[in-house]
Amino acid sequence: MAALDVKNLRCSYNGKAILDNLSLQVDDNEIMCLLGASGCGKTTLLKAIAGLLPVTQGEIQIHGQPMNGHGLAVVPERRNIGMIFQDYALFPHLSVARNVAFGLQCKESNKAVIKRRVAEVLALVNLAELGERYPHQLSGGQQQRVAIARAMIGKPQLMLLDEPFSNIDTQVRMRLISEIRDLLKGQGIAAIFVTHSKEEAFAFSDRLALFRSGHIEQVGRPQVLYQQPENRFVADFLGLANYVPATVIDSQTVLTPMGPVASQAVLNAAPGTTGQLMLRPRQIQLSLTEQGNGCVVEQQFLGTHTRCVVECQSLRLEVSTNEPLPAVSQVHVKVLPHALTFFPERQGQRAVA
Ligand SMILES: Nc1ncnc2c1ncn2[C@@H]1O[C@H](COP(=O)(O)OP(=O)(O)OP(=O)(O)O)[C@@H](O)[C@H]1O
Repeated sequence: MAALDVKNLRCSYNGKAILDNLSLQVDDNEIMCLLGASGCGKTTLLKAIAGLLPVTQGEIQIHGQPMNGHGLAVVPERRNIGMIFQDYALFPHLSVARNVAFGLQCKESNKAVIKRRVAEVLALVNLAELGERYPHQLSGGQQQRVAIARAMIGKPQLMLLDEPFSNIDTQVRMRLISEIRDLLKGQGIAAIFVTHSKEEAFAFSDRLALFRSGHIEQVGRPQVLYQQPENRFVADFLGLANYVPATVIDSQTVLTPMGPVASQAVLNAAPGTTGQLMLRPRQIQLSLTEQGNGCVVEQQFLGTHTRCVVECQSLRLEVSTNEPLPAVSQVHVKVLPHALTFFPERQGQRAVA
């Protein structure tokens, strides 16, 4: 059974539709990321799922239970949802332990049970020793862990996280992302996570839904969206891409100004179709040779990789290399073997089987 099933959802503010006919499924124990530019409706969807915003049209089911429709509107506290926000939303005058206990107080009155459960969840988020501290005595990462413990104490079926890592120092962000991911997976909790950072989305999610003006452009595994985007909006949102003019020669080959390029998967475009071949900077390989078909005209050393700009025939290509190359190098430009992403002319749609 899906942890969340949203069907044909419509949500409006002052009569203006923000989400229109939006559908999304999240599987059991799955982490889904809602990624998109500011104002595209990600938080609006979270609020509708949490029951904080009325739904104009459509259905929301959590673990098979309808939350709305036919006069039904399940209140937020009965949806068995945990929520985590960007600003942690901790009570400054309560200790860590009492902040965490707050998440259980409306469900449980037995003080011994609450105390035991607080200790359990604080241990889960590695804060067992800090229960007596106050929020201002903690780092941003520790405060976010308290917020997570508070959200988890009621054993939610679904966790909603709204930009939970935005205020966390970049040095600790990736570590916290991986810790929280392990925690959710370990506890078997499905989660929906909102961000506008593609790096966070890639690192945290099992699948991601890329939003654009209130609808979803594409949903799938991060690697699939990055390597096989369905259109240029998705391709460009997720990272730098080169577009090379190309004509389909046969079911697995296109002809480009660099010569024929073979695909590891069948192209879904007929021979003779013209369009653009999308190449990520890492899908191009450069080898130094005086007889090369390209010339490196610009380079930037960026630590983990070097950004090279290569002129090849009429093309200007962005390429990532592990090491810097000698200045003004002559290189052979080769497309690394992969399933090509080809956008036929006009449609702007991907044509990979
Ligand atoms: N209470 C409100 N009343 C009227 N319009 C609103 C309200 N809240 C949000 N909006 C509008 O709804 C649209 C979607 O907002 P939403 O907060 O869902 O975007 P978002 O994708 O989460 O953006 P961000 O990444 O900046 O948080 C925006 O145009 C916003 O201005």
